[in-house]
Amino acid sequence: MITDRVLIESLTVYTTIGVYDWEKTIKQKLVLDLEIAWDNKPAGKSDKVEFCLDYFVVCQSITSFIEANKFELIETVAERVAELVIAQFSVQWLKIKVSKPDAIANAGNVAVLIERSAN
Ligand SMILES: Nc1nc2c(c(=O)[nH]1)N=C([C@H](O)[C@@H](O)CO)CN2
Repeated sequence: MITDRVLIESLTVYTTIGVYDWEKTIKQKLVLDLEIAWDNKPAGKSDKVEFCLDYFVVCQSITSFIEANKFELIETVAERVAELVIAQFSVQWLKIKVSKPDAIANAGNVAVLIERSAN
């Protein structure tokens, strides 16, 4: 079992997201936090980028995917991003929080949190 993690915090992306008609013509802010299981020892021992989970590439991939698509629910964003990261980077397990911080005027934040495994 992998106990090491790569963390991505407060990844901010603007996209078309929402259930209501008025939301389908604008872009809104989503903020993602990811906890990704990855054995960091080979990278740490060798100092070679090819052994690490490159958070730069992961962030680019997630951002491009979300920006290029439209969604109704933040649950869908979480599920699709989990599928993408597991498939594209051979990840065994991850946890993703997707926040829509401007959705509710009198709430500091709303979010969903999911954990998914490769199998
Ligand atoms: N669990 C969820 N509830 C709601 C969502 C959502 O994505 N997940 N979305 C909306 C609307 O789009 C809302 O953000 C508009 O303020 C309502 N409930």
